[in-house]
Amino acid sequence: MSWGYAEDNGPAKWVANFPIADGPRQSPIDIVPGEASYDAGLKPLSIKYDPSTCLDILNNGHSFQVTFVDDNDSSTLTDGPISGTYRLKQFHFHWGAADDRGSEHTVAGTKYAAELHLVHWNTAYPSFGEAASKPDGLAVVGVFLQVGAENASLQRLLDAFDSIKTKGSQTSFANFDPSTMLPGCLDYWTYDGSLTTPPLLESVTWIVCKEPVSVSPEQMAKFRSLLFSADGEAECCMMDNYRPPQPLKGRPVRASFQ
Ligand SMILES: COc1ccc([C@H]2OC(=S)NC2=O)c(OC)c1
Ligand SMILES: [Zn+2]
Repeated sequence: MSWGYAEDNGPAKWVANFPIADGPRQSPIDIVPGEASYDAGLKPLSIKYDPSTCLDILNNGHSFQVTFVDDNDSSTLTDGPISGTYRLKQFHFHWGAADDRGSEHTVAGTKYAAELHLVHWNTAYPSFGEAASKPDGLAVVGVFLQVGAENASLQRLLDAFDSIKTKGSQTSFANFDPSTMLPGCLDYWTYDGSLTTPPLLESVTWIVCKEPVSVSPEQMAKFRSLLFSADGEAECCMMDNYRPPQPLKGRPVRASFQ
């Protein structure tokens, strides 16, 4: 039985095969703004994405992801809380079965309808795979999706869903600029954490944007039309693919804003 989000293989069960699930720097967390400390030394994020590095869109059975060419520094994240250059590898989302839940990070207990993860790896290491096992190997920018107005920049993703309905399906996807999904204000919280699905590696510098972006209820319904299941298997709608907040274990959470 491989890991998933159901009763019998979901987040509460992951520790059996991935003991790091109970580790010292697990993600996501509940971010309590009043307990985050403003750090004037934190730089603004420097995000430069080249739409021509966009490669394909894939249903990986846990989420859908858009993958980028990462053999050069065309799409990078620099500054913010990190040092050096991190390359964009992919982005994906987590969402709920209903609009009242779905994000992985929460803000003073508030759950958003979905959360975007833009995944970058430290070019101090030779590849994403190598970087994923290093304490400073990855940097993930998290953006909350709040139900409200339709989000035009998401529509192109949703329009590709008919081609990636089932686990393992993928299709080419070109010239998409992920920066169109970022909020206007790039104020952020940052802390040391992990991947939020197995292998739960403790290699992520988290950068969670304070400002959410919008998504319409109809767009959320489209997210839920994807399937966890593969072609020919009993259909299982892709929803509630989020890990709940994990113990902070004394970690500092810093804010880039006052
Ligand atoms: C092998 O590559 C992976 C594996 C797991 C994750 C999970 O960790 C976070 S964060 N979101 C996830 O779904 C991943 O995302 C970067 C990439
Ligand atoms: Zn994720």
